[in-house]
This record gives sequence, C-alpha cells and structure tokens, in this order.
Amino acid sequence: MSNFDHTKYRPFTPVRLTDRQWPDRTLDQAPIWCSVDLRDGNQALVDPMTVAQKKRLFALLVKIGFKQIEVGFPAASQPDFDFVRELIEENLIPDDVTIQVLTQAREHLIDRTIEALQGAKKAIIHVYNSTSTVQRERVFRMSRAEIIAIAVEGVKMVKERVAQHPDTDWRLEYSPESFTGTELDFAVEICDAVVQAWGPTPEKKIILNLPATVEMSTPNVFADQIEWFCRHIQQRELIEISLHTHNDRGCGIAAAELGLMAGADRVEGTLMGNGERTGNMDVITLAMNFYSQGVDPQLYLAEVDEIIEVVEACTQIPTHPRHPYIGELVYTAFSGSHQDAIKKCLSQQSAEEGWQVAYLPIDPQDLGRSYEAVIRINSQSGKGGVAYVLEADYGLQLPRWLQIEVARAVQAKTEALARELKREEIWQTFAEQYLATEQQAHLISYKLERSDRDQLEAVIQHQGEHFTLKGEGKGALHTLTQALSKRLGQAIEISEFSEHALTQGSAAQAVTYIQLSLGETRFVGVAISEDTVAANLNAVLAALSPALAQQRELVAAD
Ligand SMILES: CC(=O)SCCNC(=O)CCNC(=O)[C@H](O)C(C)(C)COP(=O)(O)OP(=O)(O)OC[C@H]1O[C@@H](n2cnc3c(N)ncnc32)[C@H](O)[C@@H]1OP(=O)(O)O
Ligand SMILES: CC(C)C(=O)C(=O)O
Repeated sequence: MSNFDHTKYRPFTPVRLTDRQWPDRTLDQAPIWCSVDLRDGNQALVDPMTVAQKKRLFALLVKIGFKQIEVGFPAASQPDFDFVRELIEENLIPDDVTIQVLTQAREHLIDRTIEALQGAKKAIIHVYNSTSTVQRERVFRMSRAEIIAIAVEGVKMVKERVAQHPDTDWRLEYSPESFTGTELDFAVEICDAVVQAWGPTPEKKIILNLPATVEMSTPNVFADQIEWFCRHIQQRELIEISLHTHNDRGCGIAAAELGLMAGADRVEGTLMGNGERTGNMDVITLAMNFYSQGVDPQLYLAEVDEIIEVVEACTQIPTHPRHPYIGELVYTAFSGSHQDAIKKCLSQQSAEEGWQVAYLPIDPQDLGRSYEAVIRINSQSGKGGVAYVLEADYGLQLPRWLQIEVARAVQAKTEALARELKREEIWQTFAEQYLATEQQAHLISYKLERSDRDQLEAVIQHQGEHFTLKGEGKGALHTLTQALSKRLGQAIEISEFSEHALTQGSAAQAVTYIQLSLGETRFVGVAISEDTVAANLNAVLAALSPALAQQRELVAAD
C-alpha cells in the first residue's frame, strides 16, 4: 500500500494584502549581498569544511566581491572557532569586508562567539531563534511572550558584551527563524522588541533577516509577507531588511527576487545554492539574473571555472551540467532549430548593439565560455549546427544546398552510432564524402590561356592513371566542362556554384562548392586548392569522378 496521500497536507494561508505594491516594481539595482556558504552551506555538508577549505572558499568569496560574509557558527565547533580566529589573527579580512557569525540566543554560545571575534575590525553578530507556530508549540513549547523573551534576552546579552570591545565595529542581525511559518503580526512584534532592545541608529542600522527557512508557499505569497512586514515594522528607517530563502519548492531564487521587489534591501545565499535540504538561494543565479537585465550585479563572476573548481573542492558537491548560467551544458544546443537560430543570430550580432541571440540569454564569453561548446551535434541536430561547426572550426561556409546534404550524412552517422559526433568526426564525415582526393579525379597541372575563347590544357590523375584534357570556352570552368562533356558524351550543366577564401595570408587557400548535372544525373563536388582556378576545376573533376570511373569501366568491358 502506498502512503502517497495528499490529503494529509494543508494549503498555505495567503496574506491579506489587497493593495500590494510589489507586482508593479522592477529590479534595477543589486541588493546588499551576504554569502552564507561558510555557515549555512557548511552546516549542510556530509563532511563539514576543514579550516583550510574554509580559507580557500573565503578567499574566493572575497575575490567575487562579497562585502559581508557569514564565516561560521564559531560556538558550534572547534574548526569553526579556529577558522574565525585565523581569519582575524592572520589578517585575512580585507578592510571593506565584514565577517558575520551565527549564534543561538543562549549565554554560553554568545560568550564563545564574542571570544572568537576578539580583535576583529568589524563584525556582524547574527542571533536567531525560531518563531513559527509549530516550533513554538511543538519544539520549544513556549508562549509568544516566552519566545520574545529568548530573543530580547539574547540581544541584550550581545549588546552588553560587545560594549566591552569598543575597538570592533559591531552590528547586529536578528533572524526570526522559520519566518515563513510565523504569523506576521508575531514576526513584527518580536522584531520590534529586538530593535527596541538593540537600539540601532541611522548610521548603523540593525539587520532584520526574514528567512524562508522552509519554503512553504508560492513566491508571490512570500513577497506579500515581506511587503506586509515592511509596512508594519516600526522604525523602518533604522532597519535593513534581509532575505534568506531556501529552495524546498524549487523557487528560492524567485522568492528572493519577489521579496526584493516587496521592499527587502539585502539577500543571503550561497554559491550554486548549496545549503540545507534542497539548498539555499543560489547567489550566482540571482546575480546573473540582474546581469542579464543590464543591471550591474556588483559581484564579479567572470571566472566561473575557478568558482566551480573551488566550490566543488570545498563542498564535495558536483555541479549539475544544467545549472543556470554556469553548468557545462547550458550554452550547448543539440537541437536543429536552436542551432539554426543561434548560428543566424551570432553571425549578425555586432559589438555595438545589445545582445540579441535567440536561445542564449547571455553571451557565454562573459563567463569565460567559448562558442565552441555552444553547438554540439547528435541525432537531434540539423543543418545549421553542422554548418556552424564546419565554419567555426574549419572555415567552410557551406552553401545552403550543400548544408542539407552534409547534415543528412552526419545525421545518418549519429543515428548509426547512437551518440553525439565530436567536431573532428563531423569534419571526417564531410572530408570522406567530398574531399577523398585520392579516389577522385584531380589536376596534376593545367595551363589556361586567356583570349576571346580561353584555352585549357589540363593533366588529370584518376584512379592511378593520367590523361590530358583540352577544352575551349569562356572562363576556366566552361573550358573544362566542354572538354569533359566531349569525353563523357553528354551535356554538363552547372546548377549551383560558390567559392570563398579559406585562410588568410601566405597559406591562403580557396574552396569551391559545385553542383552540376550530367544528362539527368546530379553530382556534387567540393575542392580546396591553393588558387581559385584550381579549386574550381578540381571541384568539377571531383563531382564528375563517379561518371569518369563508370566510363572507364565501360571502355574496359568493351
Ligand atoms: C535554520 C538554521 O539553519 S539555524 C542554524 C542551525 N545551525 C546549527 O545548528 C549548526 C550548529 N549547531 C550546533 O553545533 C549545536 O546545535 C550547538 C552547538 C549550537 C548547540 O548544541 P546543543 O546545545 O547540544 O544542541 P541544540 O542545538 O540541539 O540545543 C537545543 C536547545 O537549545 C534551544 N535552542 C535552540 N535554538 C535556540 C536559539 N536559537 N536560541 C535559544 N535557544 C535555542 C532549544 O530549545 C533546546 O533547548 P533544551 O535543551 O532546553 O530543549
Ligand atoms: C539562521 C537562519 C537565518 C537560517 O539559516 C534559516 O532560517 O534558514
């Protein structure tokens, strides 16, 4: 018997807010960021970070540009305590960075926390206690007044102790933990009491952090909670409202975005969303969401491969290949219509205009990713992708009619192999079909005399034999097709022709693509040669090689 029974759950009660303002706001400025990788991220790991790993991650967070970094829960474990001490004693904290530490509102933990922070230039003490109905009733078994007393007593203890260390620039953050499960009037009541107990100033505001400790509703309801709170809290001008969302319903980033629209000033999160259960709000994604809207995220994320390497080394959590913005596959298109659109847009994108490339929300190069990874070829791919690879890697600008034909050959191969084709394999498929010069007829030498009627004399090699062709006509191609037409006994008509230079400079080469018919039969030829005339002539010879071979067989049979 399955226990899968939705009736044991209750819907979340929405907030009564009929005149909400947040839906009409837009996000046009980055929030104050606070990384909680070293605390919330760390407390969720199978093996919490060592001091050395924490130092490495801290250095990365500084490099990315975080100005507030929650470095741990120093009263919780010796490594967390030691790490904070080393940061301070080894002078590893830049002047413009403030470290933050978390503590429960309990005296011995607060004392140990203050001890860890001795000598810090600046610090934020983050005090929390759970305020939700279920925690009050079932975990703490306390009344609202008793829960308020825990918070207020804790804050008073902190206030008293920090006063004894005036050389440190102290700030307080308070979190009504499990805010999303807390009645809004009670969240406001307890926070008002904390603000009152701490006594913030306009210069040194208190941080009230409103966590979606567990994400319990759709993000619009969370935004209503934030807007309601911001409207009802007293002394709003002395308060920085912070968000700390989790991802239980998969909407941690959306909730943070709507929460900012609803009035929050600050956001806590982790790189790539590491954190309790389904994780914390992913700072990289939120910051890149700002970036992709033309807003400076105030975080430097260009060196994404270094970020991934350090985070993976410190958390032992691999990065999902489809992780927003930074996953290995997020700029890769396998499917034909996506490849076609990307190829067309990239070829028209100029440096002066804003980014306008279908299927690529941002330019992969901004994050140190090359376009090489953008288009990869499997059985879902179309001509645009194949053409893109041949152009990007080998300089071939296949004409449309040839793209279709080459894509068919590539698809047949991907289907037969049931896997992606590597870029070299795509070239191989193309080369085997069109550039197998040893089997194809090709020029050994030629002489072209230009006059009213151009004269061509060409020495050809085909299947181990040499023969000479002489022709007359208008232009090199015409002279050769005249000669071949005589040899093969049928008219030759060129239906498609295009050519372009392949490489620049001294090693310049030309490529010709040709489609012609001999009687009723259609042939395709491609040739790469050092000069354009030779490329043109060789393309015709390549195209007609099967007909020349067939003729030789007939002659031999006679
Ligand atoms: C949502 C969050 O992420 S909150 C942060 C959570 N992070 C962590 O817990 C990681 C680090 N924590 C730890 O290592 C340990 O919990 C310690 C060292 C802080 C405390 O250890 P212990 O005292 O052994 O255990 P524990 O945390 O279970 O303490 C529970 C007791 O503290 C009380 N308590 C829990 N949270 C708080 C709080 N924020 N403020 C005051 N009292 C609290 C509980 O009511 C309970 O009281 P009881 O013993 O009278 O029943
Ligand atoms: C301590 C608080 C902010 C927390 O981590 C949470 O509620 O998730």
